[in-house]
Amino acid sequence: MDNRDTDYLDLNLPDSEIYYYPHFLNTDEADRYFDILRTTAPWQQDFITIYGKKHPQPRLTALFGDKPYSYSGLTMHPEPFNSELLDIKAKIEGATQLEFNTCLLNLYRNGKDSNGWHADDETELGKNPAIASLSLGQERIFHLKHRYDKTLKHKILLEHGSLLLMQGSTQHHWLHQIPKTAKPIKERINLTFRVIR
Ligand SMILES: O=C(O)CCC(=O)C(=O)O
Ligand SMILES: [Fe+2]
Repeated sequence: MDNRDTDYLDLNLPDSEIYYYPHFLNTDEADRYFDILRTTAPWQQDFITIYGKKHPQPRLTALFGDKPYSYSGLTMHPEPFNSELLDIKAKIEGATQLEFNTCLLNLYRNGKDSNGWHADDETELGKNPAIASLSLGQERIFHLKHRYDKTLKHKILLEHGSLLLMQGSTQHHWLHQIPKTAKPIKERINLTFRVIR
C-alpha cells in the first residue's frame, strides 16, 4: 500500500486490509460518471438460485471486461470497457498500484434494493482478491461482519465519489452487505473493479 496519491482511511479491522478514500472523485466528476453510466450501461435483471428456487436479484447489474463472471449460480457475460470505465480504472490503478480487468456494476434503484451478506471469494478471483469499489449517487451504509468472531462488526457510509478497497485476507474472514432501508432514497451506482483469472 505504498505510492498512494489520495487521502484514505485505514479501517484497521482485524484479519483484513480495508481502506476508504472518501473523496476519490470530486463531486463534478462523480455526477458526470453517474449520469453517463446510468444511461449507457447495459443494466440487466438477473435471477439467483437459492435452495433450488429462482429469485430476482434486488438490484440491476452490468459487467464490463473480457471474461465472464459466475456467482450465486449465474454467469454474466461482459461488454468491452467503454472510455469512461477505462478512465476510472486508470485512476484507481494509479492510486492503488493494482491492476484490474473486470468491473461489475450494481444499480440500487431505491431503498428496497440491496446486496445480501456475502464475501467475494469465487475461485476465479484468486486467493486474496483485491476489490476496488467506487460509489456514485445516493450514499448507502456498508456493513461488515467477521465470519467467526461475532463481536466484530463495522458500518461505514459510502459517499458519492468514494472508493473502498478490500484486499489481502479480507474475503476469508469477513462478510459484507448493503442493507435495505425504509427511507425514501435516490439511486446509487456501485462499480466493483476485480481481477478475473
Ligand atoms: O454496492 C456495494 O457497495 C457493494 C457491492 C458488492 O459487495 C459486490 O458487488 O460484490
Ligand atoms: Fe461484494
